[in-house]
Amino acid sequence: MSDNLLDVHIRHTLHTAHGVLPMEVDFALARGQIMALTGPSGAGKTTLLRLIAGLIHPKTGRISFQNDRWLDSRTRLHIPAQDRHIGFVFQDYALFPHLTVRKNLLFALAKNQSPAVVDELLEATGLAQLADRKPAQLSGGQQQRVALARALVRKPELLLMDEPFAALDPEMRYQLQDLLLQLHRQQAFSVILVTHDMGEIFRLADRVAMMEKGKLTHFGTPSEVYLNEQTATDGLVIYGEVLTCEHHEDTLAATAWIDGKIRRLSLPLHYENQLRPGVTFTLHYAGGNADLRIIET
Ligand SMILES: Nc1ncnc2c1ncn2[C@@H]1O[C@H](COP(=O)(O)OP(=O)(O)OP(=O)(O)O)[C@@H](O)[C@H]1O
Repeated sequence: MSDNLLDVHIRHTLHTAHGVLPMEVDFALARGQIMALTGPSGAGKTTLLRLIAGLIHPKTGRISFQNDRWLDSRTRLHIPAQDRHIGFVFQDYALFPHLTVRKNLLFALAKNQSPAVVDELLEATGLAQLADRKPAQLSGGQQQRVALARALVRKPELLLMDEPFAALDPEMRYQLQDLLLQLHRQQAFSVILVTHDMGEIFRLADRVAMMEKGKLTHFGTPSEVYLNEQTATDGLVIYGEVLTCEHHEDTLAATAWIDGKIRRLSLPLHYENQLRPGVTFTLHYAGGNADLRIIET
C-alpha cells in the first residue's frame, strides 16, 4: 500500500472577478498528516477543497485516495462526493438548527452504522451535557465542537476543514485546535485545513501548501516554508507571539511571530515553562542576557 493517502493532480479554470485564471495543483498527502492550505483571498483554496470532495468537477485531473481512484478524467471516472470517505467542517458550522446536538450527529450516521459512535463522540468532544440542546442555545465554540463531532461520525480518513476556527475568539480557537489534535491522535485521520492563522499553522500542521492565483507556490513543513531568515536580535526590544519552542542542546530554540515575520530565537533554558505556544511577550536580548516578560497567554 502506498504511504500517500491522497494524491492530487488537478487542472481547472477559476472564474474570477478579473477574468479566467488557470488552476494547476499537484500534491500528495501522507497518511495521518495535517496539511494547512493557505494563501490570499481568491487563490482557490475553497475551490480545491470542493474539487477534492467531488462537489465540483475539474476540467482534467486525477485524484487517488489510498488504493482507490476517485477521479480520472481520462476514463471519465468521477466517484460522487457521498462515496468518498471524507468529513467536512466549515467556518459557519452548518448545523441543522431545528435538531438537537445528538440528532445532528445521528443524522450523519451511515445506513446500518451503530449509533454507539454518537455517544463516544459526544463524550470525546465534551458535549455529552449539551446533547439535548439546539444549536442556537450553544456558543460558537460549542457549535464548532458539534460540527467537528458530526464530521467524524462516519470515521472518515480525511477531514476537510475550511477556516473552521476563524470565527472564534483566540482562547476558544486554542481549545478547538487542542481538541482537533487530541482527536487526530486517537483516530489518525488526515486533515486539509484552510487557514490564515500563522499560530494555527505552526501548532497543527505537518505540511503547509501555499496557494496563489490557482497554483501552489510553496509546499513543505512550516519551517521550510516560512523560516528562511535568521534574525540577530542582540540589543533589541522585541514584541512577539511564541509559535513553537523546543530544547536545542543547552538552549531553547523558539520560533515566534514578530513584526509580521517568523523569527527564530535562541534563549536560556530557564524560560522553558513560560515560552508556551500562544504566549505573547516582550524580550530584551543583549549579550546573551535575555530579559523576558510575558504579556498574556
Ligand atoms: N466552481 C468554481 N469554478 C470556477 N471558479 C470558481 C468556482 N467557485 C469559485 N470560483 C472562483 O474562483 C476564485 C477562487 O475562489 P475560492 O473561494 O476558491 O478562493 P479562496 O482562496 O478560498 O478565497 P477566500 O480565502 O476568500 O475564501 C474566485 O474568484 C471565485 O469566484
